[in-house]
Amino acid sequence: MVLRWLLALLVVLTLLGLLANERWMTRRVVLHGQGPTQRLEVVDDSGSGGASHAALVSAADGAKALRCEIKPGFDWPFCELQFESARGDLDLTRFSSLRLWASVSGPQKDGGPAQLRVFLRSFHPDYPGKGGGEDLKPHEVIFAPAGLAMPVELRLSQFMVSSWWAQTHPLPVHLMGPQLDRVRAISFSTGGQVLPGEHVIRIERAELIGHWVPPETFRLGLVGLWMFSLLGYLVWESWLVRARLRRSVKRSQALEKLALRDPLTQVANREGLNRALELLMRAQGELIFPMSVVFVDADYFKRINDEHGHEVGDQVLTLLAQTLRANLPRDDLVARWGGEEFVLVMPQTPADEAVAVAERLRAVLARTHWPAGLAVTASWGVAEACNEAGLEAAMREADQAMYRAKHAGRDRVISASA
Ligand SMILES: Nc1nc2c(ncn2[C@@H]2O[C@H](COP(=O)(O)OP(=O)(O)OP(=O)(O)O)[C@@H](O)[C@H]2O)c(=O)[nH]1
Repeated sequence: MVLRWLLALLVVLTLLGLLANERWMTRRVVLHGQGPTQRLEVVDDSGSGGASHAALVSAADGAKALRCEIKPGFDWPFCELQFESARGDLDLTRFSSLRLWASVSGPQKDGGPAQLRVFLRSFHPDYPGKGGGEDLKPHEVIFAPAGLAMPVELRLSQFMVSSWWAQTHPLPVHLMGPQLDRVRAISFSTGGQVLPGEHVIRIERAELIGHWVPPETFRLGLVGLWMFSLLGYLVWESWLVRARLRRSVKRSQALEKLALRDPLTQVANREGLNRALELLMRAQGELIFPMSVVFVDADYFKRINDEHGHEVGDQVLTLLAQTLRANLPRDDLVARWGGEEFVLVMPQTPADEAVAVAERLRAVLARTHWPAGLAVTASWGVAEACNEAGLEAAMREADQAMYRAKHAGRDRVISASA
């Protein structure tokens, strides 16, 4: 559920981010050509051999208009309105487009609509030349504004280095392409097909549009965010699965322990004894033989229950089990076979040694302080198994020997082989 919410949040954040990056996280510089930051220049071909004359016409609405009288007799007549930064070169790589509200008029050679040439002139100390304005590398776009919906959005990637300039300014390969990191002037110029006569260039508004974070970088960042989120999710999920697995293993181990142990006496039950024997066999194989089995049954236990109550009976059983456990070597197994009957399994122990152990235990019981001042004894039956196949028979024989001990008067150890 949480994951679904996080996913939805990530989707919403991505969409909002894309929208914000497109709409609001933008930078904008208006080309107004005045104040302490910008200058506006009027340029015509009179400086390069022509006779055209350009003049700035003030417009009440803040638009900049250039009236230009193109004169005949010069090969490349032009007039232009040039915006310059008064605070050093502009880094236009931080912008993506030039938004323009413009109109032009004037007679053209082909009789078509008047064209506007837009130049981005950039500086580099390695550009060849005499160090004059003509040594700025021009990047140009030419179009006819008439009939276009304003504003026109000119993407800066559309600006190409003017071929006429490239021909007269041979450059090293690394400087040949567009370079917009040091733009010194942005010019709006008459087209290349002008006829003599009056031409007007009117720039109502021009603005450079950029993004705080370039859209490609922003999208790359979003892809990275998704990748990291996905990676985080995978790590989190695998951790979760492992934790769940650990918990369930612990739980099943705890359940298994419960299932293999007698809850009253805390020694193994029959199932626990079988499992322990399996493990012993697996670990040591035939080395555990000869193995002795001892059946131990408390004497007259019913009487204890009847005379002192079930609770005392429980206490006696618990103490009996604990006494057996505490007085056996570590590898020997103790299990409650049922009721007041217990089984001892002694690996690598022949029957005569098991009888000796049983006798020792019998003596321990005699010394034990039992609840309600009772004197508790038990009957013991011992049998030996030489190999795995003989184990079941040994169990049976030990049980029978224990019954023989009962019939012989209880509180004694009897070996099946005796
Ligand atoms: N308090 C208590 N009594 C139990 C438990 N399990 C079995 N018993 C009792 O143990 C008694 C066993 O009685 P019997 O099988 O007649 O054997 P006994 O009285 O010990 O006589 P012998 O075995 O012949 O010496 C029965 O009364 C059972 O109710 C237990 O968990 N707690």
